[in-house]
Amino acid sequence: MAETTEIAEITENQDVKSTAASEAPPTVIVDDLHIVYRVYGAGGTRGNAPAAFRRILKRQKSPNVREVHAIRGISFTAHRGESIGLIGRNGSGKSTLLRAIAGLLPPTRGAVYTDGQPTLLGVNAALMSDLTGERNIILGCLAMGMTPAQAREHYDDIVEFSGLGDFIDLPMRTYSSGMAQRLRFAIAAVKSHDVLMIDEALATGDAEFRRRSEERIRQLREEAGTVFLVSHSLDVVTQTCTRAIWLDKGIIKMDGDADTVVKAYTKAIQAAGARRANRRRRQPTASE
Ligand SMILES: Nc1ncnc2c1ncn2[C@@H]1O[C@H](COP(=O)(O)OP(=O)(O)OP(=O)(O)O)[C@@H](O)[C@H]1O
Repeated sequence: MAETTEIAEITENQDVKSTAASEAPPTVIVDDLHIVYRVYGAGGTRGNAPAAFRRILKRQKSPNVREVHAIRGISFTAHRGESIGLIGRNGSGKSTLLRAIAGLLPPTRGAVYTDGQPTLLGVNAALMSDLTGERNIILGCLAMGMTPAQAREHYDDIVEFSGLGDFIDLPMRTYSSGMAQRLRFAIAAVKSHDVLMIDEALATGDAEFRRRSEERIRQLREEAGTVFLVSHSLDVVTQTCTRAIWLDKGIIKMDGDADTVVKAYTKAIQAAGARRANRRRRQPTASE
């Protein structure tokens, strides 16, 4: 049965594979995880009510449902103090894996065990576009479990970290996507997290903001949390992460120290590029 559970609930001798040679206590255990999306209305005819009713009676699937098997049996263990970069091509399953660890997507098969509350900081983090940056800071702090007094205490630090200046008084819908992302990161980063997950947050900031974010991620790691970072910027991964997991079509292609995995991934991309170029060269053109 699929589940998302606290680590304390699993028995000590459970057989869960880990490639990280870490002695630190585990914070996240992903055990043979499968995530299947069901896409309704995917092609075909729209059908009609009697046909749908017959299908329900016969317990048949709708012919218009397509299944996307995004994560195909992933297992790993993350430890306290690790900063793990998730890398891989578009559609390889990075965001899906983060959302599953955050408990936002129920496993179709397998399980995710977490120690403490994971926080997902992503493009869709729940801030309100009609509210000002100022109101959103308070909202975000309360959503992370702070009291109103604690939220007020952290307010100035968040504004300063975000670097938004006077924009903080304007509604968030007036922000560029980079500015909104900076605010989200600034809110999430003010607190120590057991497990902090960042989906491409650093890609949108300018160089100075990126430097501050990288520094903060290092501190968060030192504060004994675990950080997951999805990024297409391989430089950010090697500079910020101690470990990298390379996903390919929903499975783990490689898991190890960040430099080694990024090097192998870069080599594979270059080799694939060279193969494509060769194929193009071998294809006769219309004029030949
Ligand atoms: N809500 C959804 N419904 C159906 N399929 C989805 C959904 N979200 C993602 N997918 C599919 O799941 C697979 C993995 O997607 P995911 O977004 O996790 O990949 P990713 O590695 O984060 O990609 P990118 O680097 O482009 O952000 C893809 O085939 C994608 O089409």
